[in-house]
Amino acid sequence: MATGDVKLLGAGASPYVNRVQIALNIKSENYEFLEEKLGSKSELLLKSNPIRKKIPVLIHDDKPICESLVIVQYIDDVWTSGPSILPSDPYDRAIARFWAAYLDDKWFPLMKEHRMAEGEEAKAAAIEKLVEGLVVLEEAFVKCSKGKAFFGGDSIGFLDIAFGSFLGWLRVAEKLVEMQLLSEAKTPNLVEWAERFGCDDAVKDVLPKTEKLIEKFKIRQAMAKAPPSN
Ligand SMILES: N[C@@H](CCC(=O)N[C@@H](CS)C(=O)NCC(=O)O)C(=O)O
Repeated sequence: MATGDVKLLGAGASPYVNRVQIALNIKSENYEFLEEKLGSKSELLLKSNPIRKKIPVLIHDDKPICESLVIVQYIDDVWTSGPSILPSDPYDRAIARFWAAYLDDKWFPLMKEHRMAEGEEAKAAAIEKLVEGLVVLEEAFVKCSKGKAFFGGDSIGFLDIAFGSFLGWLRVAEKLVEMQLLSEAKTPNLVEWAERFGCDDAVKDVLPKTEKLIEKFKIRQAMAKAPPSN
């Protein structure tokens, strides 16, 4: 069992940071949360993640680890006495990693595409792509969960964390477009999975409330529109 000093550089509204928080909760590991302020980067962050300068960064006994999915895998490798996060079967592990990469590289960027889209037609096209992606993920859920509650089986695993961390921002998108993106009609299994995921002990105090995220979203939009100060 790992011990030592564990610090997490992050911000509560970041889905990538939420992944690490959930993984540490699954392992019942205590840690110090060092909040990064929106729009500025601390010296510690710049020193710990000089290549990407992004949160989250996990600092374990003064050693920084960057990139949320890398960190989650590190946590699973190091805190072996808690429940496993990655599947034990090598094929299932590969499949979980494949879908996690799909989420980060293909699906979540559609959220930004929708935000940046100009005009009703472009926005509607972006929403259609988001929903198509969710239908693909519904099929992945059916295959990966093998009839169980989570992608990871009976309990939350790697893919649950990778996808579930985006649920807060998905709810924000639903509010903004006034339509359900996860729906009984197209993604019935994901609707139930999202409910279960949000209620899990490792998750329920981590996932930010939709109203709070909408506030953050509005602040970011205002900052993006503000003229640069000198
Ligand atoms: N691929 C990275 C993405 C991390 C990321 O985009 N973090 C955002 C916060 S949600 C960030 O630090 N943004 C500041 C910046 O881009 O300068 C991961 O999985 O950790």
